[in-house]
Amino acid sequence: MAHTPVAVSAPGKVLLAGGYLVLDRAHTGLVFGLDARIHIVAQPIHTTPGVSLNEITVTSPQFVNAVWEYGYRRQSDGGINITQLSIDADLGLNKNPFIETALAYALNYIATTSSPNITPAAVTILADNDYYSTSGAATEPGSTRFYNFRVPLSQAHKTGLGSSAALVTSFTAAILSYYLPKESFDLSTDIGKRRLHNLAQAAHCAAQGKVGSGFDVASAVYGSCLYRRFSPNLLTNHTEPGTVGFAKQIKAIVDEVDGAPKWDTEIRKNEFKVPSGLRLVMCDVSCGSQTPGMVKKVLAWRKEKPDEADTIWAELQNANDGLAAEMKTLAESQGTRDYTALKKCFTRIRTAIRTMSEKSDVPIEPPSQTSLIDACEAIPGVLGGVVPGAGGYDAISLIIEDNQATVQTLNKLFAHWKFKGEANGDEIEGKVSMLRVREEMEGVRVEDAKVYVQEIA
Ligand SMILES: Nc1ncnc2c1ncn2[C@@H]1O[C@H](COP(=O)(O)OP(=O)(O)OP(=O)(O)O)[C@@H](O)[C@H]1O
Ligand SMILES: C[C@@](O)(CCOP(=O)(O)O)CC(=O)O
Repeated sequence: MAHTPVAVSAPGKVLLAGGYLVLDRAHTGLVFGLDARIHIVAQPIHTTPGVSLNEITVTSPQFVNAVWEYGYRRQSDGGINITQLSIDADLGLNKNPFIETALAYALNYIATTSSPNITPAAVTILADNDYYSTSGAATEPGSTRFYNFRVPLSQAHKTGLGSSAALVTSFTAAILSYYLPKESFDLSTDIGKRRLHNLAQAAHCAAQGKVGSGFDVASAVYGSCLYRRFSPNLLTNHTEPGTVGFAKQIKAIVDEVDGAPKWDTEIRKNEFKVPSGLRLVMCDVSCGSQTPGMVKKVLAWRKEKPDEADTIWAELQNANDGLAAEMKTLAESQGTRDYTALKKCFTRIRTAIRTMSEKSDVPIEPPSQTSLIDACEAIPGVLGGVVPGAGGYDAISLIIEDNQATVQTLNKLFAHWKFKGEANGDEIEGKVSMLRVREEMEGVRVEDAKVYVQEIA
């Protein structure tokens, strides 16, 4: 029996406060979901009568050569083995570890339900334009929404909005919703979201080859929130897809059954509020940093000088908590607004981040970012700015008054701003541009598959 088409989308992210701290369960991060989403549509493959396929095809039509075909086969232990098929023997395999891993994890999870009905399917990935810089991009005829970037994915310049986490989350949700009956998986319920979270975290960690803090997957599922990570050992003891017993293990981990531990992730949504009349702005700086190298160095310094690091960590956590509390107070207050306390929260966070940069000798808020954020903060209507996530030369995030005048003044500043960045030890000049994204409270959601008919034809 063929399944009905489904569509699901999940938001991108920015870690406004709590970079590095959030890697440790003793601390939390303030993560914004963004209105740039990754959309997944799953539908039946229409085959000629008599031809039988065991194939799931995944296409990302905004990029060149972005098609991945997988054959699937049931194993004797009840799990599912997937193999990538080569479309063109001369081209070799064009691997996409995030898609392949998310598919393997989702199908093995599905295989553990009674009478799973896995049939051939076509899956389409559509990313909102702001995930990538748009030079050379064009809108598809008939579509005003998704750009054709005209390059292979490997050449697309990412803007750091968490494409892989939004992709793995929406892809996993789409595959589960497509193949499982509502009684087994329903995205609109708390338990459905919890299981999606657990499965997407497991797949994302496996695909990236490390257990990170998971704030990106958490915000893709739950939207903007205060986040405390799960204990990393939840994900360090299972086997890999294709090995005997994997399906049962992943089922136990995700559903927290058969002796598997409970996930201790904390998602606090009611402590996270954006005051009306304010908004988040994201600015892309065209000189990227190497996040993994920075994380390693900061953690090595913390290990070497625990007392020095812990004092800064404690100050930063207090400052971050202060920012969340002040945003909530403003959101719940009535009458005229006074932003003095909010501005002080940003100053306090930035001071602690600069101390962390200096002590660890990692350019988390390097001097060129300090000048840029200072210039932004001098504009009326800008309430504060930070280097988000791991920091470095990548991006800045601002909280501003939500009006045209502030946005226009910022754009004028960026038009002439010459950013001094660094690449491989050399000084380079970069440009700053404002992305069109803003914050969004909602996480993963079911969409109407008919809306994407133009793009998936
Ligand atoms: N539109 C897409 N179609 C198919 N695969 C995609 C798409 N967007 C991202 N991916 C997958 O995600 C990978 C990028 O993940 P990576 O974690 O490096 O970036 P990111 O999540 O955007 O990074 P950051 O954490 O800096 O925001 C790509 O190499 C590809 O495998
Ligand atoms: C440094 C870290 O805390 C945040 C990295 O954030 P981003 O990838 O720069 O958005 C790492 C993590 O939380 O996994």
